[in-house]
Amino acid sequence: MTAAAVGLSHSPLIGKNDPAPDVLARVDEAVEGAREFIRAYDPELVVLYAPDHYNGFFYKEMPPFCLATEAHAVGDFGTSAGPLSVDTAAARTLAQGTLDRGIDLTVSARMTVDHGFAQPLEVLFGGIDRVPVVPVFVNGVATPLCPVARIRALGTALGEAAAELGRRTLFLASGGLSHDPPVPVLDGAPPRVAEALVEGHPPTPEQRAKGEQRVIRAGQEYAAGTSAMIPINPAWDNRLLDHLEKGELTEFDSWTVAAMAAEGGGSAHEVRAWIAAFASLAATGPYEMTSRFYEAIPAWIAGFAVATAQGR
Ligand SMILES: O=C(O)CCC(=O)/C=C/C=C(\O)C(=O)O
Ligand SMILES: [Fe+2]
Repeated sequence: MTAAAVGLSHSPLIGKNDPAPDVLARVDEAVEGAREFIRAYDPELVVLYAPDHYNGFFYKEMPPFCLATEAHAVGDFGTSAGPLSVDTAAARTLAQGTLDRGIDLTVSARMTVDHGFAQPLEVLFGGIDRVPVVPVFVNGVATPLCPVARIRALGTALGEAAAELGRRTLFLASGGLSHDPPVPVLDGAPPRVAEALVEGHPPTPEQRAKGEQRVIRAGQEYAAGTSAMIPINPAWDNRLLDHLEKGELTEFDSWTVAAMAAEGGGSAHEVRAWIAAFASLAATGPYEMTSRFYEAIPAWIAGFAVATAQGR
């Protein structure tokens, strides 16, 4: 089997609080490059690693990661709502193969996902139902988080299992690099917010609109330099991309949750999706990073990256 990987940052603020046209043009060029890479590779299956932002997973039960045999998007921040085109048979096979390799994988037969999953499918494939996909939630927001080494182990096991399928498989990662958006935190939350984070009551349209407005305001403050949130950290982001490019994935085993949050912000843990995807690709054989784009985009609250890689 041949395999490939694409990493793509997501942001709920794309199209809502855009940076200057020259920045947008550079992002568009990088994204178009990723689309061309995918068209040329012509994947038969996409394994999509992505986080959730309290739309599908709540503290009532919060697994470190979870593979879906069926999934539905909520349609937040203007992304599509409805079913993802999950390849259920492949998902079940990959789940079993991952469990057989000693990873305590949670499996969902009806996963709820948000823009973290929907946006890369829309941006790269034109919709959430265009390509056979196996969605894999990777917790990148809700502490406590498992050691990064376990995410690498998940990616490795799943990559080995995918190799046995014998299909052209694209491992796709969705996540910002360093960034500190206003995602609620359970510790110290007022009772009403804490209850929502634990129980996961679906927000009313008014509540969702209010939350989305809060994120837009935060993006405006980030861009204006008036935000108290942790700034984007290009040096940290490029260190991560360097390790991915050189295949130095074991380096991540010593990265700690505390240091990642301090250097990259509360949502820097979304890079776990990238680490999982590149570990999956590495499990199929040596690889080469064929393109790499990075730009700090405060208006999107994102250390924004696009990268493509292919097995040699
Ligand atoms: O506060 C809310 O109601 C929603 C917050 C939210 O979903 C923010 C998401 C931000 C990202 O996905 C990101 O920057 O990666
Ligand atoms: Fe996110």
